[in-house]
Amino acid sequence: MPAHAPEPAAPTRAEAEAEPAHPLAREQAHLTASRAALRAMRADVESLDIRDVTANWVNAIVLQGQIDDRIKALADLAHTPLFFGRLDYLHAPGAELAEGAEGEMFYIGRRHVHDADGDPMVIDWRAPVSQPFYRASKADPQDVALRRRFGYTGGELTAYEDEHLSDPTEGATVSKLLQQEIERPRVGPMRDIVATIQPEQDRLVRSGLSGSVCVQGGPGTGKTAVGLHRVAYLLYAHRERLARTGTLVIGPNRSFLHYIEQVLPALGELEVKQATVDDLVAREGLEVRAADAAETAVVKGDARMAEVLRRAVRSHVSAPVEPLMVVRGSRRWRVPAYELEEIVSELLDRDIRYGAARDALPQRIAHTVLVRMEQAGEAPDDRVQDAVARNAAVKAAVREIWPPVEPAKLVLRLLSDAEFLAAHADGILDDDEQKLLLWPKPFRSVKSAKWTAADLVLIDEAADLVERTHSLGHVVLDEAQDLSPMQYRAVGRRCTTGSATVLGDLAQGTTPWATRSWDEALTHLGKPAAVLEELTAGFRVPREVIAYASRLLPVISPGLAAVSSVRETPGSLVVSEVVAAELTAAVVAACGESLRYEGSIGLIAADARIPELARALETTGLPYLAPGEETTERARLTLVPASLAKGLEYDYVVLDEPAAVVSGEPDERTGLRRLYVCLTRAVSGLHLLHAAPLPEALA
Ligand SMILES: Nc1ncnc2c1ncn2[C@@H]1O[C@H](COP(=O)(O)OP(=O)(O)OP(=O)(O)O)[C@@H](O)[C@H]1O
Repeated sequence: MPAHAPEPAAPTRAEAEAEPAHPLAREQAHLTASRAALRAMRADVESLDIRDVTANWVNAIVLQGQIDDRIKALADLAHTPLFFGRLDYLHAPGAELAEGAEGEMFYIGRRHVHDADGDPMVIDWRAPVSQPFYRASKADPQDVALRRRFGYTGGELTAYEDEHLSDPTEGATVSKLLQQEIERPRVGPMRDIVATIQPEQDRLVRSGLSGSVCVQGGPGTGKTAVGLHRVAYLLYAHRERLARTGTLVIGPNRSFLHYIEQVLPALGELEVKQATVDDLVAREGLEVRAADAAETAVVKGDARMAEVLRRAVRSHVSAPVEPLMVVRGSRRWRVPAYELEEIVSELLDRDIRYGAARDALPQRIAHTVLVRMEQAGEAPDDRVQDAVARNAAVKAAVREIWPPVEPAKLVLRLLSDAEFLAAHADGILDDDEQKLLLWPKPFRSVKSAKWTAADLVLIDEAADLVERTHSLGHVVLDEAQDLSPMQYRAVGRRCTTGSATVLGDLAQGTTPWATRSWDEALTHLGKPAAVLEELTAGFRVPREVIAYASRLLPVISPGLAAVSSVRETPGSLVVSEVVAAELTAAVVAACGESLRYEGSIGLIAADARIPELARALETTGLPYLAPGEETTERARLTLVPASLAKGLEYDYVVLDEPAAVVSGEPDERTGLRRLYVCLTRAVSGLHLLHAAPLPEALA
């Protein structure tokens, strides 16, 4: 693949301008023209006068909001290339594929741009005609004669790289622009990969909305990137449907969400919500004010809790013992207890939500009364049935038979009342498990209880038993390996009528309830038919570093394949042993050293080591950020507690005392998994410093 810059073949800007026939100059001219076209599109929208078309001010506000969004979406961002690729087809693609575009040459970019005649100048990367840009290969050229990738320097088009896919004499090569793009120093939040999505990633990005997908992939294989681009793709392909039903990206914590929050807006998608699982199950008035011991959290997160809760909710229904007497005018209608019982057991058998059944009960009873009236020769209509359903005696009977259930109160009782718990956990949880659940000292009220994160998940489950949870059109679940079965259920009920993209790495599971198998996880999620895919090419971590980290795999996740890095960066791994008394100073010095390079630096250390390192950085006068805070040219060093490192990345990582990272976790396997996460955050270099012996697998 001939790369046309910064090789000598590329003309200088002056040369290119003097000789417009040079391909680079022609491409630059197309960029200039496309930018002008985009500005014109924006000016068109800005000049819209809605006074004539809207009948009332509510419509006007809605319409103006849409126009403002459109203007925002049409902004020409100076540092985001308007197009990054070109495809020359051998034949003009079919009308359906080209979506109105004529001709055989297409510029591929972040968004669609057309000229004054409506002819496309840039095609959206998500359009069908763009797909071969990501998928075509020498083996399968997909009717593409030329694929051209563009390189930019500070918003200027400065290079291009060609592949003549249909030319059998040209050999396949690795893209330098891809390599450069990955190694471009990281400043600021996570960025999109729209110019360089790889074929195996593209297949996931463009897989249909109806099916759910689960992606197992080692560190840096692009799972998060794939998930976010998939959302952008689905919004493009199913805009109206998803606008109605909604999409949601779920991540492990705030700093992670903050890190990824700019990716979708950069792709023109401003509406996608982000949340942690804790956010999903948050309830007004209930705060998380305590943490569970690991063994308690494991029981609370166990899927068997769902059955305990189901039984507990349904236990509120009591068998009617008294007949019901309904007085209407001068007549009295009697419904015997056995008939009420039939209605109740029929509703229970139908297994509808507790609340829905409760709402249906008065009408069922009223219907029975109506039948009696008809048998007595009356001709009651629907209004009579409604009136009977609202009759005081009927209401009283319903309260008695099918009382309202308040989810938080129900869980409060399960965790405080040993007898109540035993009655519903019998045959499901053993005595020890029940003991783990019970509060040592029961709380009196929902308000005063010290709820934990796992308790709120239980309350969420109970709430869903009472009333169906609203389901979205698509949910992306990142770092999914860390969820408990009950958390999977909480996520699953938010996409019962939609689909899910589940992303994770079993080797990075660091919770005591981390999932052991994707099949299990998907079953809890309610998507057992989801397709399981694997990503194995690593983009973040250089070969030397990933090979070192992968020595832990046989211990932490036997059978899982190591990531094969696409990047050879000699000298990217440095391991230094120092004496204990000098560790902190050496680590701070290593940070200073790394700051000599461009890009972001992460100092990752066991949570317990953070205060000491923070003091040392302050004493040395090295300013530092907290994870999730945006790096800038001036503040490039982030001090990262090991517990928050997951999902993040830095150009250079200084890793403090691996043994402390391992011993910071409740057991060795979790500790080594945490270490594996920390070892795999670096893009260009990892400097590991230790005073204590390294874990055996790394020594
Ligand atoms: N096709 C690609 N082109 C350029 N960069 C890529 C590509 N795929 C992934 N990357 C980059 O590799 C890095 C890792 O990607 P990402 O964070 O999505 O990986 P991950 O699998 O979610 O990792 P982890 O398991 O550590 O969370 C990111 O900087 C991402 O932009």
